Amino acid sequence: MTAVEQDQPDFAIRLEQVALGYGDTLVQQDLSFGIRRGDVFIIMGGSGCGKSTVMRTLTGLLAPRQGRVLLRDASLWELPEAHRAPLLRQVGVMYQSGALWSSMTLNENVALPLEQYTRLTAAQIRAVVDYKLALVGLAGVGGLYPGQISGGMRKRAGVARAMALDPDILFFDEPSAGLDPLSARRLDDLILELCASLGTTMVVITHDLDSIFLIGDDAVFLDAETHTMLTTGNPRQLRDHSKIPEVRAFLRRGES
Ligand SMILES: Nc1ncnc2c1ncn2[C@@H]1O[C@H](COP(=O)(O)OP(=O)(O)OP(=O)(O)O)[C@@H](O)[C@H]1O
Repeated sequence: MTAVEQDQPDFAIRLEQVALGYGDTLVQQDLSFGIRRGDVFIIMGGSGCGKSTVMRTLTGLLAPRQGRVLLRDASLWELPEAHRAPLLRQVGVMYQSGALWSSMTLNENVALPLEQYTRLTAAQIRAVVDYKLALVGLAGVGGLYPGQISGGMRKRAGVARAMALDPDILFFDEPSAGLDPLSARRLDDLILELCASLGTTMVVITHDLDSIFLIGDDAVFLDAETHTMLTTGNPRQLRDHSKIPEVRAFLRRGES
């Protein structure tokens, strides 16, 4: 390997000149950044700037208007559907609510993607489900229904389900929304543990500054006014050194 190659960061996802929107509404444009493999990467910015919209495009739900999204060096939206679907199985998503089926036990919820997308036997699926629930600190409670457990436990179960197929990349949409501070902190710790132990790349949408500074290795800041990214970088360094007023105000809770 040459010195030049060694210097290239190892990106799990790259965006090249991406523009996004709905109908006549432009949400974001000129998005060019990379998410390094094994990082916890934060998508941040004020309400309505387009964080969830970016996540939709990176997880295969919304085609960009322009530009390329490279996932494992494959151009996600230029692939035929038959090739895009298997690539997207490398991507797990944990939605705000945990998105669990209320009529199914936690075991059944985590088993669902394994039944759908693998050829594992029932016994093998049971073993994987037990392992995933243990990973998120829910060993022994797989027989309960989502309605029987706390909000924090539901989110953990959502993480277990998102991880069922061993994704390379895991997305979290506002993971701490609706949680008390202690449960939110436990979820942050879980994200860090899973990232460190499994090497999974974590992409997290959040407004929560404590969480951003605790878990974020790298970040992009999206702006609603200009409809583009203002900067990228480590959130603590951006807080302390960014020269961009909007970024400083956001990361310093309005103080300049
Ligand atoms: N399905 C949709 N159709 C049309 N416009 C939409 C749709 N979803 C979102 N928008 C608009 O796109 C813009 C960006 O929304 P998005 O939810 O991506 O922002 P966000 O940064 O995630 O917001 P928040 O922090 O409030 O959750 C907003 O103006 C929103 O009203």
